[in-house]
Amino acid sequence: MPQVTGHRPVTACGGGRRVASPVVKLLIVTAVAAEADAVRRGLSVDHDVAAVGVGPAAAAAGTARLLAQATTPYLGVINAGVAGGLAGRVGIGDTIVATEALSAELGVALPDRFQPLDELGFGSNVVACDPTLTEGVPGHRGVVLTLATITGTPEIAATLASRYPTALAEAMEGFGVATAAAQAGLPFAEIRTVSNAVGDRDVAGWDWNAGFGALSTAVAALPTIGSIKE
Ligand SMILES: O=C(O)c1cccc(C(=O)CC[C@H]2O[C@@H](n3cnc4c(=O)[nH]cnc43)[C@H](O)[C@@H]2O)c1
Repeated sequence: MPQVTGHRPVTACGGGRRVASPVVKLLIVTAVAAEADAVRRGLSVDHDVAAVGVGPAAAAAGTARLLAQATTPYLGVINAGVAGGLAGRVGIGDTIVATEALSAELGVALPDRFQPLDELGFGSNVVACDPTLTEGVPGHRGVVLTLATITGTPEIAATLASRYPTALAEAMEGFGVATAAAQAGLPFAEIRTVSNAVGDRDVAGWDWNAGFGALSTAVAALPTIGSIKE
């Protein structure tokens, strides 16, 4: 698994001469502005934080655009935001540090089962997370599912829970951000905090404050750049 260095010297143009500048930032990508604000409230280090839109397509395109436009290379990319938690595995306000971002929709819906892209021989529906980016962040460790379609019934929630026994939550961007990071050769991590139970359609009852508060607390515990080891 790739690991990131503390201060990697790169050359940059400055006043007509080439100077070495340290690479000191992570790119933290969220879906919506309220998540980006929660991340900024918690951060004590100057990382770049940007909201790129809801869903895996916006997440992948937005992250790829930000990486392509960056004037200084990033050490890694983190997708942060709120999520639906799988009942009985995590609770409202809990923090999840993903071990993998897994697309639960990329594959074939067979009559008797879902066949993931991994089995088809032309790509993967899973990106592994780099634990060095989130070392010391307290929370559950497990798979976070990415879906373009929010789960809207307890039956679908139960199907997902049974299909993915190590999954803890679902959200809509992780696999997209992870794919952009992987294609740029950068390590990736995903941090999610639980605002609702997967399948709960009482959206008025979702606990945004618990989710956003936990998000601020979680990113406050991100390792300092100097301590992200080779
Ligand atoms: O379902 C709705 O009607 C609805 C209304 C307002 C906001 C939402 C969101 O899902 C917020 C978008 C954001 O939050 C993540 N998220 C949070 N809970 C879930 C979930 O149960 N399933 C999937 N995604 C969730 C997601 O990453 C979105 O970017 C919905």
